Amino acid sequence: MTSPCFSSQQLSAILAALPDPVFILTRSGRYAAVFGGSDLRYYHDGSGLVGLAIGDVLEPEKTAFFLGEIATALHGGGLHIVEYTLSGSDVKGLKKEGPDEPIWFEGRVQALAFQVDGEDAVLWVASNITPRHELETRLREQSETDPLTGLANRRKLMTALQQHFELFSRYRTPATILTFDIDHLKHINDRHGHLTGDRVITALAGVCRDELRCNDIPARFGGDEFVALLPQTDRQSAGAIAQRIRQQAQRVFAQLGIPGVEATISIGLSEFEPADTAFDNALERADNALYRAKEQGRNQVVLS
Ligand SMILES: Nc1nc2c(ncn2[C@@H]2O[C@H](COP(=O)(O)OP(=O)(O)OP(=O)(O)O)[C@@H](O)[C@H]2O)c(=O)[nH]1
Repeated sequence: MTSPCFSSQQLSAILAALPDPVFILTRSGRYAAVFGGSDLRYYHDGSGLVGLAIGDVLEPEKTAFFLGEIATALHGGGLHIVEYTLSGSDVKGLKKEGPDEPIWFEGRVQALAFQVDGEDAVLWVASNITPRHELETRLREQSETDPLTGLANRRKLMTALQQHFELFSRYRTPATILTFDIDHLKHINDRHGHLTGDRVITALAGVCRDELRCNDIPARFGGDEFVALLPQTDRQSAGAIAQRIRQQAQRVFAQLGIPGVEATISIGLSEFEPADTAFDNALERADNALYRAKEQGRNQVVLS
């Protein structure tokens, strides 16, 4: 079957009907042409950009980004794919109609085999991938979050431990690990039910949020065991923080008003050391310190 022969009028109509906007951009960042993307639920009307340069309508940092991506696509010659975010208000002079929220785009950028107005040029298809991007973000957050407490889960903590151990190995940036565990949670569960045990676990997560800094990473490691990574913190400062968490946990647990129960936590503390070959070494020391805190009577902090 031979392909149909379109008139130039029909070809123009096809280009105008392209669902996603397509830009012809020159190496210097000039909008040579804009086609398609006319559905204002997904895109702003970009037809007013033709003849302007990216630097005329975007701030310098974003301009540098787009020029860099155009150069990469021209250099590679093949299809170059890039993700970025842009809102209508980022682009000077765009008409108001169109989405209000920032849009996540997938740019599919292809070098053209001919020059446009004496310059190398690319064809840039900008697809609105906001719903997909939001879903991916939500799924990633869910996969890294403990559902009961909303804290980081073991998986996220492991990634953070690895990253901070690499920083320590390279630059000796200190970091401390606290492992803590609710004392006699089994007794609380047995006596008052699992939901009451859950309230104690959730209350401890609240203490972590209140007492730790925003760049600390508290995580529920499993069951009633929590681990917190304290970057840029030496053993001495971490010891004081651990005592504060222990005391505050005791106060907050008492406020839960569980009859006949005086809940507490035990804490083990360790820091990365030059002889460590992996973060597991420090984690194991913190675990051993926690074990000693339990053995010595609970409701205390033990430094490894
Ligand atoms: N309510 C509740 N209990 C949990 C959860 N996960 C684990 N547990 C219980 O927590 C208890 C933890 O027991 P252990 O750490 O061995 O001992 P413990 O009773 O806390 O006593 P310690 O020696 O002081 O640690 C077990 O009974 C678990 O069933 C949870 O998500 N919710």
